[in-house]
Amino acid sequence: MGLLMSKLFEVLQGFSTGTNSSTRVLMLGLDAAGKTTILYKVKLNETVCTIPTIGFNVETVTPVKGVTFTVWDVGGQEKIRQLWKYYYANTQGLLFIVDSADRLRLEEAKSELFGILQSADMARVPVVVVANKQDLPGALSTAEVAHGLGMREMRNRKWHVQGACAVNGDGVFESMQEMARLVKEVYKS
Ligand SMILES: Nc1nc2c(ncn2[C@@H]2O[C@H](COP(=O)(O)OP(=O)(O)OP(=O)(O)O)[C@@H](O)[C@H]2O)c(=O)[nH]1
Ligand SMILES: [Mg+2]
Repeated sequence: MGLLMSKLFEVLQGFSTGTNSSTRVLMLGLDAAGKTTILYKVKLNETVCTIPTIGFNVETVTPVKGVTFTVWDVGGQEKIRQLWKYYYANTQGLLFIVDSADRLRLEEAKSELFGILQSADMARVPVVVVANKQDLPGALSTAEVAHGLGMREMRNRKWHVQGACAVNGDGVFESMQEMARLVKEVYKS
């Protein structure tokens, strides 16, 4: 019981002082971009069979030694995107997942991304864009995804675009490593 209380105190203290050792990472993107697939690839190193997320999944992962992320994966269907804003508070890193083969919706993804980053809660939060589904024919390259999302239009923001294929795991750990690197850069001061 004493142990439980001290653990609870530690967690609450972390929340209030912002020194909680786990970094809060929010994972957003259009429906079917591959968010949940990525989350469980990192957590379990398995390719899980997913269904569209209504609500959220949350997992604690340690992608790099000494780094712990609490990753919030929130459903991306159009009707539930209005709920994204309730997850912004205290976010320290944004993983924005894109289906690189979904050329028709890249503009929509851009508009959602810029909408998210306009929020005061998301000021300074570094962004790793995961250009997912690189295995599909006709997938845009990481440079094309970066261009299509208008990443160079971003001001006062650290960002990186990482190509990935969540089903075989290519680029997934690299995305987390980039997130760890950017989080360290932004919050070291
Ligand atoms: N070919 C291919 N398919 C992928 C890849 N990543 C995910 N998928 C598939 O894309 C579909 C959607 O993946 P999810 O992970 O459920 O997508 P999501 O972003 O969580 O979608 P919502 O929960 O609706 O927001 C699934 O059938 C996945 O197996 C990839 O890199 N390549
Ligand atoms: Mg999902």
